[in-house]
Amino acid sequence: MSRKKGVKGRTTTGPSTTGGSAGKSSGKAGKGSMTIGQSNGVVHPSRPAFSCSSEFYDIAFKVMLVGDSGVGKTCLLVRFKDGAFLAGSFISTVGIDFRNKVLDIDGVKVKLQIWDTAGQERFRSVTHAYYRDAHALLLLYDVTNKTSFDNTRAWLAEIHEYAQEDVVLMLLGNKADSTHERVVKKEDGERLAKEFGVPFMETSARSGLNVELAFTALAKALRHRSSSEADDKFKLHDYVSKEVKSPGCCRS
Ligand SMILES: Nc1nc2c(ncn2[C@@H]2O[C@H](COP(=O)(O)OP(=O)(O)OP(=O)(O)O)[C@@H](O)[C@H]2O)c(=O)[nH]1
Repeated sequence: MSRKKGVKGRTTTGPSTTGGSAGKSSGKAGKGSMTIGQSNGVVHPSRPAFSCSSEFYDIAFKVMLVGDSGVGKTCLLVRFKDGAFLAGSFISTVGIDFRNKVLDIDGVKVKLQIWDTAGQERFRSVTHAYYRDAHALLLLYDVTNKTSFDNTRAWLAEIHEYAQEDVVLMLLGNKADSTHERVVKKEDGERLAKEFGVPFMETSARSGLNVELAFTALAKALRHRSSSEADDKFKLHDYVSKEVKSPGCCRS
């Protein structure tokens, strides 16, 4: 696999009206492309707002993608945002980058501002600064890379140290399409997730397996948590167990 260091994604979607970047020499922290109508990351249903892409939303949340370099964080985000797979040479993320996507969750427009972090150790201090604002985290490992799986324990320790106590967290075993290169069994992922009490699913940015589901599940959990209805008892674990598809099952 060829690895180039550089700013990722510029040849595909690039930071535009729906995304931004930080951690580069400009140190802009995405300010120029932040959304309108946002307050402490959450916009309440009583205050309809719109993003720079002119897409209306009722409530907004910040989601962070974390995990070792090369596990597929950027590809997962590009698959979710644009429905495409970033094949070809691997370009590591520098610092941090974000994209927005608005989902319709039970009639409520939920905007996810998704932060794609650099997995490389040298950018760790940049990533730490963003944890505290995240409402949800997707922790990825690569099913073809045992080290990335083993490192999830260290990532979880880091999450516990820097993220909010009530952050919504999910573990994803990515590259589930790579049947021949697989070294981490699905059961191993399930066992680890159970040990840490977090929902789990395998995904594939290449085939699209469970990508929409992973983000939708987070959006549902966050939207229901912010709901004032007393009988709103959405259970992320139950939802994921019911909806999840296995690699041999279907494509998306
Ligand atoms: N087969 C397969 N390859 C994938 C998948 N997701 C990503 N890849 C490949 O894995 C490599 C790394 O993907 P990235 O999305 O750049 O990884 P990353 O986690 O963002 O890496 P950093 O930016 O360094 O943190 C690329 O060559 C991708 O094409 C997947 O679901 N299946």
